[in-house]
Amino acid sequence: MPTVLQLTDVSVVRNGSRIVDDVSWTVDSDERWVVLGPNGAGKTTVLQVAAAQTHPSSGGVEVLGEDVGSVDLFDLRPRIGFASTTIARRIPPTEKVIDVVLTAAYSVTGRWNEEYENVDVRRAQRVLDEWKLGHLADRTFGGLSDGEQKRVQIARAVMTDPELLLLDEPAASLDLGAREELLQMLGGYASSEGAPAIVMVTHHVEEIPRGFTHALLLSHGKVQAAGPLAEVLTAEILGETFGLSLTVTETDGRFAARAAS
Ligand SMILES: Nc1ncnc2c1ncn2[C@@H]1O[C@H](COP(=O)(O)OP(=O)(O)OP(=O)(O)O)[C@@H](O)[C@H]1O
Repeated sequence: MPTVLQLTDVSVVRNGSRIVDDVSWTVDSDERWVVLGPNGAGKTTVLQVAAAQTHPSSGGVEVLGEDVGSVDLFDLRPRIGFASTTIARRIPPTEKVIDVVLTAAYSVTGRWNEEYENVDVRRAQRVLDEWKLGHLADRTFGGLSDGEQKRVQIARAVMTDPELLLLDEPAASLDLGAREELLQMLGGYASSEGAPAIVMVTHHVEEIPRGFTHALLLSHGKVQAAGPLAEVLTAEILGETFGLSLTVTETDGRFAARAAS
């Protein structure tokens, strides 16, 4: 399978701190990764490097076969779907839901006077339908529930039919029902034919959708472990990563962790 993301000895230094420390990591096109680790571990920074939004202080980054240091980022970025709260904050609350998704085709947030092709409008509507948002197309983004807003962000990220989909904490702040609905949809999407490679950052093993295949565990900017879920999500490795003694269970493709008694 072709490699879609390759980080080689990547470090990111901010204000003298090495917040990502010598990370090497490879994602192939048929893999769906979850990135786990405690607060401040460097998960979001690694995702921003993968999204070609942040340049590393040292090391090499190849995304979709392109060297991020030398490729034209305006050509590369539309091939990457990226959903994060930072992007969501840029969306005007008064923006219509259909436009939030549609503007992804033009790599902007906030519709101005652009003329959109009918084919893009039809695709945006189809993507909204796929994420069970079709009935909300004419509502404003700011008027949606948290769960609906999260799904709109993902719909926006997949609008350009990306070859790599990056999701930063898509289930954060959702209630149980909204979380489970989102995880079910993400799991279905991850397992569907033609799905792109996916990397999802989360704090909780309970938020790993079915259909995900691999995990990258980070702690203090360093890789603690990387590999297939069954090999990496053990009580020992997760416990080391989070710095406490844990019990980890897996039931029917879903994981759960709690402090060991
Ligand atoms: N511009 C910056 N200057 C200094 N420190 C920074 C900067 N940006 C991020 N950091 C620090 O780098 C560390 C890693 O941040 P990052 O957001 O990547 O971690 P994270 O694992 O996603 O954290 P969380 O789980 O809390 O969202 C944090 O300690 C953060 O405070």
